[in-house]
Amino acid sequence: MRVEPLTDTSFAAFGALIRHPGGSERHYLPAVLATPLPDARPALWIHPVKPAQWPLRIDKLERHPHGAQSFMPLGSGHALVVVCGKDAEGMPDPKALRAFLCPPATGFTYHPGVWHHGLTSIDAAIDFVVVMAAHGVTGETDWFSLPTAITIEHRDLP
Ligand SMILES: NC(=O)N[C@@H](O)C(=O)O
Repeated sequence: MRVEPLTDTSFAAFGALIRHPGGSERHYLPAVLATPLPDARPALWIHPVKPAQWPLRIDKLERHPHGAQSFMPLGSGHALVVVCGKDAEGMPDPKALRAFLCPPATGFTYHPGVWHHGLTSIDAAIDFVVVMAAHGVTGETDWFSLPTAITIEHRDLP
């Protein structure tokens, strides 16, 4: 499947990009802690992201219905962000799978409930700071196995 450049517009249905627009003003990121739960609190951890083994096999998706989840790289390198649109029942629609190439020094936020594949990198292992609106009870993550795995080849990159 084709891998698209990650831009504010192309990713808008799934989340938002994290990068400073320039200047010295604070640039708040309201999407980062979006949650439908009044008692959610921010959780933060470091997520080591492994480089993709090509072809990359996409067979399992996850979502976090109760809070947004954001990733900000601690190093440089390109990450591969794979998300999936939903069917009428809110489950992943394999025809709506999208893959994006995240440029270096750019983070991103998944909106609450967005189906996504575990983050992989293109170049080398990258540590990401993860911030998630969490409430610490069960149901933080839903999993879905795709009926047919989808593969991404290195040649599919933009
Ligand atoms: N996306 C990813 O790599 N993992 C996260 O969704 C997570 O919950 O750790």
